[in-house]
Amino acid sequence: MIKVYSEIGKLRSVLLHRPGNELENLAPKYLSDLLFDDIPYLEKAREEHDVFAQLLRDNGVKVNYITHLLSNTLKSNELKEQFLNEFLDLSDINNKYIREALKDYLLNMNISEMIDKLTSGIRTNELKLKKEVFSVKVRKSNMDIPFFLNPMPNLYFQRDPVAMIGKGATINRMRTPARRRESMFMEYVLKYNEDFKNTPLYYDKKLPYAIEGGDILIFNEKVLAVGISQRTDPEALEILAKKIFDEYDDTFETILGFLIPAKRAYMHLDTVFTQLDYDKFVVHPEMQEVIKIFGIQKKDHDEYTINEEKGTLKEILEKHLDVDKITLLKCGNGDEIAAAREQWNDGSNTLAIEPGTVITYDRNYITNKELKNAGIKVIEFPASELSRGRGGPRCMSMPLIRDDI
Ligand SMILES: NC(=[NH2+])NCCC[C@H](N)C(=O)O
Repeated sequence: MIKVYSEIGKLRSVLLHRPGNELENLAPKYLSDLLFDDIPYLEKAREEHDVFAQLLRDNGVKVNYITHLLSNTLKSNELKEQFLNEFLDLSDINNKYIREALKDYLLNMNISEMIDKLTSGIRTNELKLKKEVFSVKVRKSNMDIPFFLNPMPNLYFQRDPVAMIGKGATINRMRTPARRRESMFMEYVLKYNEDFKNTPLYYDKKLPYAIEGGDILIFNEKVLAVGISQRTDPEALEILAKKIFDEYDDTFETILGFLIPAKRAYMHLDTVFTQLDYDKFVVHPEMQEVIKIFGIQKKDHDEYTINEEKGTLKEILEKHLDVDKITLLKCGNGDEIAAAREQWNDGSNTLAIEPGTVITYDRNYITNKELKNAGIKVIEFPASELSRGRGGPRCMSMPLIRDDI
């Protein structure tokens, strides 16, 4: 079951990925292609991640690991092979000999080994092909990325590839090839796992427009906010609106498109803006000046109105959340350098586990102090390694069930 009608309702069940060998397959020459700026130290990253997961459990949240859910889903050989075929298609493995060798290799593993291999990546020197392949030979001699299957280092950012909204989910088309295959993992769980099988799907990764979960915020059961950003196209919002308003008739009536600058530091809306409590948000100070907001509002069947929202960010939030006074707390306490530094390390990427209680990285101590001064309960944990992937507690988690607020 999926039930997520807010950003702050008591969190009951969440999706995570524990970082694995995919991080050991990062190397400087192709780091930026794989959307990393630095290489986390795996052992420490795992320790930090385990602390995060334990904090969630200690607060009554069920932690589900995506790789476990997937291996419990791909039980039949038929489904396992179907998954692998699609994975190879998305990885552009079209050469017959390479495909054959990969399939032989992977289908002979048990399902958890296979999933671990797919996430870690498979190097070109790891497999013997039956026949020498010209393209492989050429590429090996001058290869930018020495893999048949690239590693999936961004998998620990479970927020992005599939997003739970209301009673349904979007299977996202990720902006770059580096992350496209990630969406398949939860997609298969939602389609074929007994516990999730009837989940309405509000977006399909085969659609031509990109949308990523870090851009999707759920204000309440009526209003969604979606960043139009480096990672999300406005066309995707139109498709989402149609699905949610008409086809599946979920409770939402308004989708607010937040236009944010298309740059790496801001990549998703949740890197500059997250909700802490009924009436409190943390924002990157620059965002208030740069943002434009367009609303899509449900009208009659198959019809909606579009308007540019007037007023400041605070006023727009007060109107749509139906709260008298919204407080916007500033990342880095508004200091230019502290704000930029702490935002870069995901100071404004908080995960609310109930209204007024959030999980954050301890390194963003200036922002954390500001939140505490405003009466927010802040649960901090160390993340020197996890933060190198440019994502925080919200990016690393995807809520499956929250209590209503
Ligand atoms: N929801 C988020 N802000 N996710 C952050 C993802 C970071 C990841 N390295 C990427 O570039 O895609």
